[in-house]
Amino acid sequence: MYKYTLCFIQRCDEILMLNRRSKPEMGVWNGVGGKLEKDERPELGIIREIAEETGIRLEREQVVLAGRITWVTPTMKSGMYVFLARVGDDLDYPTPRVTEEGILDWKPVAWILEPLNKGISHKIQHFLPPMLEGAVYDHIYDYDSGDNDIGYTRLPLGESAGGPVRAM
Ligand SMILES: Nc1nc2c([nH]c(=O)n2[C@H]2C[C@H](O)[C@@H](COP(=O)(O)OP(=O)(O)OP(=O)(O)O)O2)c(=O)[nH]1
Repeated sequence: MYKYTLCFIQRCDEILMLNRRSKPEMGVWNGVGGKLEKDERPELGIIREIAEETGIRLEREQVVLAGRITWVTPTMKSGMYVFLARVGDDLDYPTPRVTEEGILDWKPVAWILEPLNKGISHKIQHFLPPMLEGAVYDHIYDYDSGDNDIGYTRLPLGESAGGPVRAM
């Protein structure tokens, strides 16, 4: 059900963003990531995707699970694991750079979260702030058959008790 991964690679107050040249999420800035291979563990899948899409080779301990995004429609449930990777400011990775996937560029966190910014992937401005504060949730977005937002719930990841926390 959770077939995708997404990672925000943070260097000081900037995040390495990808403007994808193909669907899904074409033409908007998003983290890097991709589809998990069969039986691949999410932490290994995201390290592979980061290497493929950016050339940056990260260690397991640099990549931290920051939550999960779940999309629920009347006919399907799907989602992605979201990771944060904090890298040192000594990481020499000049941008912008054009790759097969699109354009990579370091973007200030403040720019990403700027309320009027329309160039950012859907929902990032909603789920990224708690992640940056270290709050690890399953963020569950509900859609109706016409793809309209109809609800949001978040559950602490890894906690079985407590029930859903309504947060919007
Ligand atoms: N499928 C899907 N992916 C999404 C959505 N929102 C979002 O941020 N993503 C992310 C998850 C992945 O990082 C990326 C899509 O992954 P993909 O597997 O289709 O693209 P890819 O070409 O990088 O994959 P791959 O062939 O390299 O494995 O976009 C969405 O609504 N649907």
